[in-house]
Amino acid sequence: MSKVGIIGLGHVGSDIAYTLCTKGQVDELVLIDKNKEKVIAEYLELTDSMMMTEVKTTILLNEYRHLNDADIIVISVGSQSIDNEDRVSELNDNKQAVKEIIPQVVSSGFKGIFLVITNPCDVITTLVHRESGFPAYRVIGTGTSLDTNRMKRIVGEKLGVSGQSINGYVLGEHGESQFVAWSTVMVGTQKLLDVVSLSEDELEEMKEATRLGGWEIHQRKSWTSYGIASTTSRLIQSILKDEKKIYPLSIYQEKDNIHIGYPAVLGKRGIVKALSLDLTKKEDLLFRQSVEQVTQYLEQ
Ligand SMILES: NC(=O)c1ccc[n+]([C@@H]2O[C@H](COP(=O)([O-])OP(=O)(O)OC[C@H]3O[C@@H](n4cnc5c(N)ncnc54)[C@H](O)[C@@H]3O)[C@@H](O)[C@H]2O)c1
Repeated sequence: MSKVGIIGLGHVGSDIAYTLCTKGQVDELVLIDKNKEKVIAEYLELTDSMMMTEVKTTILLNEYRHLNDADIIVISVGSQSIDNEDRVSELNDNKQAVKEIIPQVVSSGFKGIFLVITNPCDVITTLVHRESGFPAYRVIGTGTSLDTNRMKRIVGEKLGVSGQSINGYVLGEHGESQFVAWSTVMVGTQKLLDVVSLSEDELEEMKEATRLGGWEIHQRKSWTSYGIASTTSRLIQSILKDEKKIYPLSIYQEKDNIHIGYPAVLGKRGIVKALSLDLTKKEDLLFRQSVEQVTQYLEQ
């Protein structure tokens, strides 16, 4: 029996709900949003769509008490104030949302895993961790997982190889200070930097295309949701099925007392362990700068 809650049923939350229902990934889904009409609308749409699916999901609506025995809660609330390419513009509204939501979740008796999408993702994940008092391994942000998928697509397109055969990580903040750790990027089983001769300019161009990937979509349709919905669906599967796959996620860095994007093994427990990457000096420095950036936002 698997149960997932989604708090925040806007573009992102509703696409995740649809993905989970069409794939039959969960037995029960709890949908919560402060916009009650939206929750009813999504419930009706999802139940209509399930008339044509082989798999059935039971949907429960808008009461925090239903989260009591959930395995995972996805936090995808948003402030609809994303009017520029900086995800931090949502910070104040979403900080407030965390203060409203998390005590209600904790009071429900929830003992599962928080999966945070809400931006600025690393800051909000850190705040969910602090507000909930949960152990760090049970508070996870989607972090740079989507950025990493974008990087794989972009590198794959450049090389004429499927992005699914590219491995490696975008690290740091899911935001402006993120960077591609080129030393980790592999084409099949070979290091990208060993097999292809790429200039600094070409690497910088791909890094920028990755960083601005969400904005490219956002400025054309005002939101992004499919990429994060399929990423979240994969992460949920990794937790529910205890797959122990490795993803770059917003995870707790004890040294800095914040959550930020770094690869980790994901399973039923939540974060099983973080990897220990052998980064270059330049990458280490970029990571430190990103940590400082997130810390600064937290102090605002
Ligand atoms: N981490 C990522 O990779 C990634 C990718 C895409 C979007 N996002 C972020 O996901 C969030 C959601 O995006 P969206 O496009 O779905 O936004 P949206 O504005 O369409 O939806 C947000 C929903 O949250 C609800 N909400 C707000 N405060 C709430 C509260 N206190 N309690 C319950 N519900 C509340 C709103 O009513 C609304 O339905 C944003 O912060 C966005 O920046 C993150």
